[in-house]
This record gives sequence, C-alpha cells and structure tokens, in this order.
Amino acid sequence: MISEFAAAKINLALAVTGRRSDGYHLLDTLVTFADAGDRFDVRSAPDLSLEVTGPFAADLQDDASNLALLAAERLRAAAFGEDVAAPGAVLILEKALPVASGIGGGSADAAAALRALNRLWGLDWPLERLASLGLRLGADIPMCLHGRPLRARGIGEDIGLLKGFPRLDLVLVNPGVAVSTATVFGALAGRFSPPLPVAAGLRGLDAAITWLGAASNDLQAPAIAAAPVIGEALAALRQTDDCRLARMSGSGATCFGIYADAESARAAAASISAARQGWWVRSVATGPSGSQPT
Ligand SMILES: C[C@@](CO)(OP(=O)(O)O)[C@H](O)COP(=O)(O)OP(=O)(O)OC[C@H]1O[C@@H](n2ccc(N)nc2=O)[C@H](O)[C@@H]1O
Ligand SMILES: Nc1ncnc2c1ncn2[C@@H]1O[C@H](COP(=O)(O)OP(=O)(O)O)[C@@H](O)[C@H]1O
Repeated sequence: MISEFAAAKINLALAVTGRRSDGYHLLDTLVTFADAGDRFDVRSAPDLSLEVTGPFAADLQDDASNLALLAAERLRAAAFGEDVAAPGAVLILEKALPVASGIGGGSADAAAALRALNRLWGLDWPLERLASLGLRLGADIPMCLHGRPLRARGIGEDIGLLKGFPRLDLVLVNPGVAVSTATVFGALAGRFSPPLPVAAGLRGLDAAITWLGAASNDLQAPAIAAAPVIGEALAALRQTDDCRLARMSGSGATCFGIYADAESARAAAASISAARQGWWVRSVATGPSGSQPT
C-alpha cells in the first residue's frame, strides 16, 4: 500500500492577466499548500478502480468523472499503451476537502494519484513529465504535483518555486456553497489586471503580509456576486482577533485568514465554527517545503 497526501491548495493572490484563444484565462498566482487535505491510498490490483470514503464522499457520486481515476487511466495508457499485462490499482480516496471550493480538491487528488501510481508501478517519471500529462486534465494539477509555495503563470503550467516563503498559520472557511470555476471566470467579461509584483525574497510573516496586501484575487468580486455568502465568510474572518489578512482562494468559495501564530488561528476557527455550524472551518499551517497532514 502506498499513501499520498492531497494537500489543499491556497491561492494567496491571483491576477487574471489575459485570455488565450481557446478561452482559458491567463493567470499570475501565488500559491501555498496546507496540512489539511484528502488522503490517497493505492494498492496493486489487476484493474483500475476507485473507492471514495470520508466526509465529502457523497458529493462525488460519479466515479467515472473523478479526476483521480481519469489521471490514473491517462498515466496507465501513457506508460503501458495497449499492453494487456499493464498493471492496475485500487485507489482509495478519503475526501476531506469540500468539493468545487477553490482549494484544488479534484486537482490535488489527481496529482496525488499520479505521484502514488508513479511509485506503485515503478515508473520513476520526473515531476515535469507527470505535470505535462496532468495539465491536459486540469490547469491546477501541475502546481498540486509540486505541493509547495510557488508562483504560477500561464494557465498554471509555468511554475517557479518560492524558496524561503514563510510558513503561515491560516483559517480556512467554506460557507457551504459550490461555485463553478467556469462561471466565475466568465463573469470577468474581459477585465484583466497587470501581473503580480516580484515575489522573490519574501521571508517572514510581515514581508508576506505587506506583499499580499498590495495584491488581490481578481476572482473574488465575481464569486461574491454569484454567491454573496462568500462576503459573509470574509467578514467573519476579518472580525476575529489578530486576523492580518482575509481573502478568497481560487474561484471560491473557500476563504482564508492569516494569523500571527497557530494559537490565534485555532481561537479564530473555534469562534467562527461556534457561530456558523453549517460552515467548514479549519485552522491549518502551510509548509515552507510542502505540507504533510498533522
Ligand atoms: C481558478 C483556479 C486557480 O488556481 O483554481 P480553482 O478555483 O479551480 O481551485 C484554477 O485556475 C482553475 O483550474 P482548474 O480547476 O484545474 O480548472 P479547469 O477544471 O481546468 O477549468 C474549468 C473551467 O474554468 C475555466 N477556466 C479555468 C482555468 C483558467 N485558467 N481559465 C478558465 O477560463 C474554463 O471555462 C474551464 O473549462
Ligand atoms: N476527486 C475530486 N475531488 C473533487 N472534485 C472532483 C474530483 N473529481 C472530479 N471533480 C469535479 O471537479 C469539479 C471541481 O471540483 P474541485 O476540483 O474540488 O474544484 P476547485 O478546484 O474549485 O476546488 C467538481 O464539480 C467535481 O464534481
């Protein structure tokens, strides 16, 4: 049995800088990964199959369109072609992240499946080769394969790792609405931004907060227009003690707050959870060099 962690992806800042001729939008985004996520186990079997467990399993009823299984099928076809002796695997996904929530659930799972099967099948493919296969399934899969602080451009394929980017104590809040990524991009209606400022050499919380404060997430306003409860999630974070910055991740609806330390983050998460019992609320840490579950 091989296990991989599918860490939640958090877009700390996101500028939409243009649009390609195929309709996909060009981004400039600063991303980090949390120690909250889905868990992925794989074991050898003659065929490929998927079992989904965990608190959000019921939101993913259709296994055939699950990005993790699709990624596994693509990897098997690319590595073994029509070989009748091609290996299979049982993929066991524990779905702990809310679905369609701006924290890369499907992409994180597909990346974890590729990493796990690369090991199980002894393929030894480099990350770049897995990333180019993954990109054809989801724009966020390459960044989720890296799983550490990075800057991504293009639609997510042009990645630069951010060495020295600080560990952050965050609260993640999902107010229980699923937001369609395509709808949110569509609502931008061609309003584009300049690229984000240079992010090299950001060390320490204060430097990160100053840099992030001068940036934004261009998808936040259209997402709030589609689902106003996202504005309530941001307000709830901003009202907690010691919240240094609150913003939405990706195309929403999950929002994050940044805190000075883990204790403040835990206290904020407890107070939001107590006030909003239907919301998904977690205090998490992001890792400077990739995140592992706590
Ligand atoms: C916005 C971001 C930021 O990291 O995150 P999420 O909100 O998904 O977490 C991503 O770019 C999302 O990437 P991903 O979730 O893989 O998107 P995909 O499934 O490839 O695309 C779903 C749909 O969104 C639109 N889309 C997506 C990505 C992009 N750069 N431009 C787009 O216009 C397209 O209409 C596409 O058909
Ligand atoms: N393993 C998966 N986890 C989550 N969503 C998935 C998965 N496979 C396919 N999907 C589909 O992908 C869509 C986007 O979900 P997700 O990747 O969680 O969004 P986001 O990247 O915004 O968090 C959902 O509508 C969901 O049905």
